[in-house]
Amino acid sequence: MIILETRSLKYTYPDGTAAVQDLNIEIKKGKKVAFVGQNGSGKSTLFLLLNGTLKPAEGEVLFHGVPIKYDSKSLREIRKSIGIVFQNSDDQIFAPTVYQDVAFGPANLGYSKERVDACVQQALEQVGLSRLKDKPPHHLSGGQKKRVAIAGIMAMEPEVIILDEPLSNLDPVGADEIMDLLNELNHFGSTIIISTHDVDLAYRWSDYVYLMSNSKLIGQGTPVEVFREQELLKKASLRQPTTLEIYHEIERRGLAYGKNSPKTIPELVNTLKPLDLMWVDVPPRVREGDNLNIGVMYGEYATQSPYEAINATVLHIHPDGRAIVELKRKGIKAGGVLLYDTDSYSLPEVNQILKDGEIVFIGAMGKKSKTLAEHDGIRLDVTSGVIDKSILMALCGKRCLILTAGGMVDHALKRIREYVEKSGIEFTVGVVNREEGCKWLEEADDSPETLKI
Ligand SMILES: Nc1ncnc2c1ncn2[C@@H]1O[C@H](COP(=O)(O)OP(=O)(O)OP(=O)(O)O)[C@@H](O)[C@H]1O
Repeated sequence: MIILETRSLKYTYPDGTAAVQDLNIEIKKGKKVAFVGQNGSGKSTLFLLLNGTLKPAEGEVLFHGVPIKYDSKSLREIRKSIGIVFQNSDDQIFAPTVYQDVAFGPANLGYSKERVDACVQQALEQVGLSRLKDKPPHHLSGGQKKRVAIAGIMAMEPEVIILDEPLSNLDPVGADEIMDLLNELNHFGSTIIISTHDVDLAYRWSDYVYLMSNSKLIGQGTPVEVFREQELLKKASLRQPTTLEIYHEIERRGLAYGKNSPKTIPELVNTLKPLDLMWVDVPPRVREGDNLNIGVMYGEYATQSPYEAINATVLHIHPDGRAIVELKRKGIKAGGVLLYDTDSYSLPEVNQILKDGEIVFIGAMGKKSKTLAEHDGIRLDVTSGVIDKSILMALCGKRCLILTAGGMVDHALKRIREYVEKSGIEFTVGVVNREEGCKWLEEADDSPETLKI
């Protein structure tokens, strides 16, 4: 379903600058969309047109198929449904305290005092600023101001959230946290639109990409479609995403396995061609054609964990008892990722899982889970890029625990499952504290004989 649409949209600033020309876009509900283009290509102007802040010179903007009207009542309705976080937070923040600033939107919508309070508390908690609620916003750092601006929009619970360069001014961990938050909002149904110069972010994060150059749209499609067009990227003064660049180098050297366009580091790792053939010692009862799971020894792990084995087929057995086996990536039984839903959190339970589950790597996603871990002295190995790092750890045979809550549990589960499906590399995935309690999903199936080499 199309939620936001423009038809032949055109805008010219009073000084004659044609900032947006003949722009036609269709944004589907519930999608994550990125507008990418060099400085001055018209992204911010377009965003201001999308929620009625600017009125087009020609063409129209449609929300749910209905053209936007520009009388003050209609505009108030539109701005409630389409929230914008500006590039420069100082353009957005003006109240004497952080709390009042975030409360401004919901109070203006006529919400009761209790509802305003609940919206503000929740938004501040999600962006990790509850403890600064009484501070004057102009005493905050650039990144903190950005979070206040985001909280102010989130508190109004808009259907569409537009963020102009959402990560400018944020440190890398803060940036990952904001992207986690946007993923969570998207998981619960919000359509998220961002502008960015960061091709790596647009490639990895978005469902759909629009490329802008000189006030016009010059390309659109899925990230894979858009970012493989070198000429188009050059025209927009952009470069290829790093993951794709590395992949093409691997491919050029004949080291790539299968044809794909990896988006994340685990996917990139998975494209490396495996060793195909190997000599191993086999016990007398093994026959040619048998399938074996061969335990792989890497360092300390090999002596401790029973989990990793590469599926192999015995091709030939030499009279001295050694055999040539063909290794297959499918069926690697690596480590596992356990997701702990901190909505029903108990420290003794977490400690028990850490002990019984042989967990060697712990991550947390979302402010709430990080704060809980910090408060209870749970050692966190990773707090940003948690899903990808856990997948990489699981691939090395480690068992990981991710503390997270709400929609991020499902988001993480989906990402990990997608990886398992796409790569054919199995590892166990589990969720604790959902209705079924603690459960390792997709637990190891009947494994053939396991050998150590
Ligand atoms: N208030 C204004 N008056 C006149 N021209 C403007 C105004 N604001 C922006 N422009 C011009 O409109 C064009 C599009 O600017 P816009 O800010 O929309 O681009 P952008 O893609 O968001 O750029 P950036 O990536 O640098 O934020 C530019 O040529 C810019 O100089």
